[in-house]
Amino acid sequence: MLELDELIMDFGGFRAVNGCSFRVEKGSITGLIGPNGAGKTTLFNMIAGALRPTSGRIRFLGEDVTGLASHQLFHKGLVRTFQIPQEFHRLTALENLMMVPPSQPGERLFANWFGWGRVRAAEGDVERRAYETLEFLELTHVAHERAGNLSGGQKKLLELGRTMMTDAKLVLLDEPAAGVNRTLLRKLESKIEILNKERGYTFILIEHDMEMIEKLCAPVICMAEGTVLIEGDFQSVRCNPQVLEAYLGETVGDAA
Ligand SMILES: Nc1ncnc2c1ncn2[C@@H]1O[C@H](COP(=O)(O)OP(=O)(O)OP(=O)(O)O)[C@@H](O)[C@H]1O
Repeated sequence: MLELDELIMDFGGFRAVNGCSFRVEKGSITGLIGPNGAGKTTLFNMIAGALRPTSGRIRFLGEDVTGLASHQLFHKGLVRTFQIPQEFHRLTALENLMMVPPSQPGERLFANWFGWGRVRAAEGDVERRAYETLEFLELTHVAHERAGNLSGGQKKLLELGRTMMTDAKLVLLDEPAAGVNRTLLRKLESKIEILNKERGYTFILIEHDMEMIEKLCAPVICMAEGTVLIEGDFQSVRCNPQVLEAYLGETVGDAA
């Protein structure tokens, strides 16, 4: 589904990503781990079109998408969520979902041709889909609550919900577990699993929470100093001496 070929990202004289290559298979939940500063977010920014790589190629569904902007990738089904949820604070949870633009650029144009009756019907469809999404995420009780008042975990679920309002094929999740309490974390994990297994979403997940990585991800890719150290199943990555050295015995060592 996604192929990265020798991606490099320089910030001035500093090389944050240094020749990164890997493939993401359709239907997988690929975990991207690595110590702070390894280059994971920078890599996400390149894949999602927020940063143009200094060099290297990105192919998505067989098409060279290197350097395409985020909105162009969004319309192709590549969607990214953020470490810090980017909800509209003053809008309700429901409105936040309804704000997500349609996946296909033609949809709006067609809606205009249909006339007002059809536009209203289309809006009704969006509202129905938003309610279904809230129900799936077990957030119906906060549908009319301002998003700014939701808990950290509810905001993460809402962020996931916004990807469900599109016809996303590949979803990039940036630290979904950060700031989420244990109960909501289990819920978030189960929703990601259902979206993957039953609805066919492919995920790449940056995460420092090794429990979540172990539970959800195969394969796991470990980055350090801007490059891929190792790729494999969680156990083999966890026990790899280079990985343990990269973490200096912190997170992965503790999880092991
Ligand atoms: N816009 C930028 N300008 C200069 N340096 C940057 C920029 N963005 C990131 N970096 C540097 O690139 C390196 C990789 O950062 P990045 O945020 O990609 O790492 P990360 O693996 O996501 O870390 P973390 O797990 O802490 O989020 C870091 O040394 C960071 O300081």
